[in-house]
Amino acid sequence: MTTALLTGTPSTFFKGSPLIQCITNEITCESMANALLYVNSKPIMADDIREFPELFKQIDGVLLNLGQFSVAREEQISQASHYAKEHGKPTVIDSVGVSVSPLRRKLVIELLKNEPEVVKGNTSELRHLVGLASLGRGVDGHESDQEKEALLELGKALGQLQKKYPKTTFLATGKVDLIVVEGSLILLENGVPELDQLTGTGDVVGAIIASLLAQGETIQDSTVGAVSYFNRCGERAKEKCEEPIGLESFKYHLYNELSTLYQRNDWWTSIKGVRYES
Ligand SMILES: Nc1ncnc2c1ncn2[C@@H]1O[C@H](COP(=O)(O)OP(=O)(O)O)[C@@H](O)[C@H]1O
Ligand SMILES: Cc1ncsc1CCOP(=O)(O)O
Ligand SMILES: [Mg+2]
Repeated sequence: MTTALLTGTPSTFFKGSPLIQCITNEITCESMANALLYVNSKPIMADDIREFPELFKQIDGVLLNLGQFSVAREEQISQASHYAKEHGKPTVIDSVGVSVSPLRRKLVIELLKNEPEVVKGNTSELRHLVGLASLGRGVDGHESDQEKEALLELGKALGQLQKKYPKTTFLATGKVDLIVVEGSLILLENGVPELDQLTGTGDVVGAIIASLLAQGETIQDSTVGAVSYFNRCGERAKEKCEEPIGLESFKYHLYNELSTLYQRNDWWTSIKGVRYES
């Protein structure tokens, strides 16, 4: 199973020390910076566009998160996407809250023209992005959008979108995570429901994808690797909690796992998922 899901050598994941430029939201910014440090990466959250010409020569990967939208943030994200393209830096777009207003969807569609490696969001966000009915509220996904039929409908729609933007991989997160990569579909099944109850879990997954891309892993390995690593950390964190599970304890164990699990040379053996060829 894992040979089909990960094509490279997972023992090398998280062993580089890439510098990741993140333009993100104030709510989860610190969690994201810590999560990157915990997986051996270096975060920088630099959002003054006057620095971009110099900065983008130095960084290894880019994470652009739409969580807190503003006139200034829109300009920062657009400029960052432009410089990432110019300097060939792998880029992840997190379409957080894309259904909040048409402004966010318009920006994501515009950013697709710069061929980002990955566009992600929770399942409800990606349903909205492709024009399907979505029950997401604010930045949170809805369980109904994650049911099997809704997920397959989304997989088909993302497959169509990928025909227009073939260089971009799409990731929809939730109970089951869906990846559309090079016309093929991957479903991943690790994780625990508590991950949906902490803010910033999707944001952190986006940053870890950027980190793996920046270390030279393929788009498929970076996406599968980041989601599955994070979700395995969630599973192990839950095992360490007493019932009933206090979410602060869960969070404590989750971030401890993030900083330690990759050091074990077998973390990937418990990845659950399947890849359907196109
Ligand atoms: N019900 C669930 N069961 C297992 N894993 C989940 C569940 N909900 C979310 N996750 C995992 O938590 C992470 C964040 O996903 P999600 O909550 O969809 O993103 P966001 O925080 O952007 O809304 C992903 O790795 C996803 O697989
Ligand atoms: C609560 C909130 N509001 C704007 S961004 C944000 C955090 C979203 O984090 P995630 O996408 O990981 O749920
Ligand atoms: Mg999100």
